[in-house]
Amino acid sequence: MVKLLKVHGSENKFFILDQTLLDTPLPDDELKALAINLCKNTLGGADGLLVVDTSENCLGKMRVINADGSEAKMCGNGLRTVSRYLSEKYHLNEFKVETLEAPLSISKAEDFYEGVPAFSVEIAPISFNNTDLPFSYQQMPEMIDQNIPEFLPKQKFSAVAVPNPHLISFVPEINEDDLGTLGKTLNSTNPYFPEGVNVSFAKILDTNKLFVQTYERGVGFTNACGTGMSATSLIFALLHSNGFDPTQDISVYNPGGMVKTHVNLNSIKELSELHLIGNATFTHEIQINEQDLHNNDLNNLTVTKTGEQKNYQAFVDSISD
Ligand SMILES: N[C@@H](CCC[C@H](N)C(=O)O)C(=O)O
Repeated sequence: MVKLLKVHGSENKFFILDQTLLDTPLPDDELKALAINLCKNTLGGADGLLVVDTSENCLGKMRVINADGSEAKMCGNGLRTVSRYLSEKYHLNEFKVETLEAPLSISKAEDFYEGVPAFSVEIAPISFNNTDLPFSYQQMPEMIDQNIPEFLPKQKFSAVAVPNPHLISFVPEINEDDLGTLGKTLNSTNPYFPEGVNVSFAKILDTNKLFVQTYERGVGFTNACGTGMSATSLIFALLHSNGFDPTQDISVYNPGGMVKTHVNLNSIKELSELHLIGNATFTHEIQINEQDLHNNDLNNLTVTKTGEQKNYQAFVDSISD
């Protein structure tokens, strides 16, 4: 039998599959089919499958398969949960995890609340070069706080890769209909983002306090997007210097809870440092036969609840007071 985990970071839900535990690791076509099936049907569904593999220079490697089977370069909320998994597996609190574009530094953080373990993960590399997203608009090399009337006439947009692609707009009030329509359009065949984009609308609540909502590529509306909240914090620090205190973390509220980010701005903005700190909650342990995994047959799962969700809910209740 093989153990899968159902986990979340700010209610951005995933399954974790440790390929190193299998006699025969799943090839990419099987991983893709499994991700689609797990995310659609199992235990209320999820936004993606996080695949743990061996790494030559890091404690482990994380791959991210979105709910639609596409592969992403990074996942901030997911990385916190994979970090907790590796931390408990190898009894280490500081280490690196290999991701598709970079080895990233991890450290165990103070619990967010009683029974709510938290991790701090580096978000990198950063690029504002539109070709890295990829994004094409009037041959502009980068897009920071610009009007794009074709998207929404009254809003300004910024684009950044961390390294997955993000389009960010600060608004006085979040209009979910606009976010959904724009997110769907830019993740269907379109002339601007040939590989799609994660779209976030953000509202400034106070000094170092934001609310961010994201329409994710390969997923749709999500409770929270870790790279989206990190990218939004970076743009916030760049654009709103009077609302940003660089000595403090930023609290980023989202429909699934709250995370903290830390932005160290560099005069070369691509060299700025970004960290995402938040919960890494395991909700279910699932036993599955390895052959069933290969056959994408999810009919004979043995599921045990971990009991951690009530602690996370208490944390959410404490921040809503
Ligand atoms: N939820 C994630 C991002 C997952 C990948 C994204 N959907 C993409 O395709 O880039 C996060 O927490 O960062």
